This record gives sequence, C-alpha cells and structure tokens, in this order.
Amino acid sequence: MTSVKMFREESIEDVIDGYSYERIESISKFLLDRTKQRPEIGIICGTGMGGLADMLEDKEIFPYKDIPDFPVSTVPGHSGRLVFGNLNGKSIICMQGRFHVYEGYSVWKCAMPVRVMKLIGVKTLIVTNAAGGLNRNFTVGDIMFIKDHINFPGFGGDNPLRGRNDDRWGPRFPPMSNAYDLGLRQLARTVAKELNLEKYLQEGVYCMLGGPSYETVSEMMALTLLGADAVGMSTAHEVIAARHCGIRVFGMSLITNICVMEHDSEKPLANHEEVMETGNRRRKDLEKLVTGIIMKLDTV
Ligand SMILES: O=P(O)(O)O[C@H]1O[C@H](CO)[C@@H](O)[C@H]1O
Ligand code: HPA
Repeated sequence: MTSVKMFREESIEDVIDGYSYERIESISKFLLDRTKQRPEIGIICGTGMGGLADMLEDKEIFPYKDIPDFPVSTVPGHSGRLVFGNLNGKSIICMQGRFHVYEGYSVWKCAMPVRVMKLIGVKTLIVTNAAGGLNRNFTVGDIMFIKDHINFPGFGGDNPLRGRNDDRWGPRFPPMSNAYDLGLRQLARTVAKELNLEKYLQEGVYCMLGGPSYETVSEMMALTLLGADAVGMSTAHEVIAARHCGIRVFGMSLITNICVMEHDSEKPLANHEEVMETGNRRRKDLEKLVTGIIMKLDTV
C-alpha cells in the first residue's frame, strides 16, 4: 500500500510539477534580467553546427551550468551555452547544444528550453540536426528541409506534452499538421537557390529515435518502409513543444552519413566522429542558408 502511494506521489511531482509554468517563467526572467536582447527568432544547433551561434555579433553567452534549473550538455559537438546576439541587426537566441533523451533527461526536460524561448518572446524557431540518410537519393553533405517528422518515442507515450496540460502553453490535444511551416520552407528554397545551394537540397521526413545506439540494418529498413528519409535522435520533441505554444518552425537536417542497409555489409557504419566532421565541413553553407532565411523572415 505504502509503495503504491509513494509511486503515485513521486510521479505527480516529477511529471506534473517538475517544470511548472512558473518555474520556466523564472528561468526566462533570469535571462531577461541579464540581457537587453529581446529575440523573436530562436535557433537550435545540431551536432557539429555550433558555428551558427558563433556567427552572431555582440554575443551574450550563458553557459547552461550557470542558468538555474537548466540541464547541461554532455554530448561532444554540443557546447552547452545559450547565446544571445545579433545577425544583421536581428536579435537571436541560440541553443549552442541541445538535450537528448539518451543523455538521461526526460523528454519534456529536453524540450523545456523551447518554452523558455517562448516566454522570452520567440515567434520563429529554426531547428537543425545531424541525421543519417535513409533515402537512397541522398548523399553525405546534403541539406534536407524537414517537411514532417515521425516521433518514434511518442508511439510509446514518450511525448514532451505528457502530464497535466497547462493551457497557458497551449491546448491538451494540439494538431501537428503543418508542424514544419510551409511558407518558411518555400522561403528557404528561394534562399538556397539564390545561394547556389540547390544541388545539395533535399526535402523529406525526419524520424526521431531515442538512441544512443545507431540503427540496426533491419531497423533502418523498417524506418524506410514507414516513409522516413532521414534518422536522428532529436528535434521531434522540440518541435512538438514549439507548435504547442504557437511558435512556427523551420527545420533542416544535415545528412552527415548514409545509412548502410545491407546485412553483412563491409561498408563503414555511422559514427559520431564522422557526424561531427561533416557538420564542420558544411558549416559555411549552413551559416549562409540560416542567415539568408533570417534576413527574409519578415516577408512570410
Ligand atoms: O540531432 P543532433 O543533436 O544533431 O545529433 C545527432 O548526432 C548524434 C549522433 O551522432 C545524435 O545526438 C543525433 O541526434
Ligand atoms: N542515426 C541516428 N542518428 C544520427 C545518425 C544516424 O545514422 N547520424 C547522425 N545522427
């Protein structure tokens, strides 16, 4: 009897009261009290893409470890800093390092910084990630604009919105159609064309798995059958939290490796060093693309 009661009490505290609206408000207040920036644009940097934050001017940097109640990054290729700054006169907040479920954090905690961004005033979120290419037409270094996602952990109930809904964020049952804003995708296509990046351009469906193990050959085949073009271990939870609270989203995956879908193959399989190396090699084009999109955001 006692253990049942304990279990209920713990789960209510963790799931419902862990990061209440007020607690997230106090994190955003902590930041707003320490910066004059009032960004309406947020960026989340994928593995090896921290350069997106480095390109900001007049940077104000908050290491995650110095922000009360913030988790810390533990993955190589994720610096673990919240960076405020300007990009051609536009105020930006950038997560230079994201949180993954495989680091041991709950999925809602991984997505929690998106809610901080919401209370800071963010209206548009640009999410980036490193992903393995499942689509046979993809090559390493391609940039895939995300048109939709498959939130695999969500199939088992692991959704960042699990727990009591606070209507101040959004509705209990938020729609996820048009999660990746069509207007923003069209804008990004125009920008890519202007930058002569069309040859690297792909559009497709991103599938989030929990990781940290990379996929088996049979898992990759199964994901392909489900309609996924790229696979990674992030993003979907952030996008769900963003759409829930009314932030519009543009997402892109850098195809850092190609998934080998042959049993008994001798071809090299995914490894994190290759993922980071591709990110570094393609950083200039990604930076140009993100800058171009941000410059034209007011038009959509
Ligand atoms: O999704 P991001 O953070 O870019 O990182 C990707 O790269 C790592 C694997 O190499 C995983 O964390 C995967 O999700
Ligand atoms: N699988 C899962 N996550 C990844 C991959 C991959 O091949 N590449 C980069 N992140």
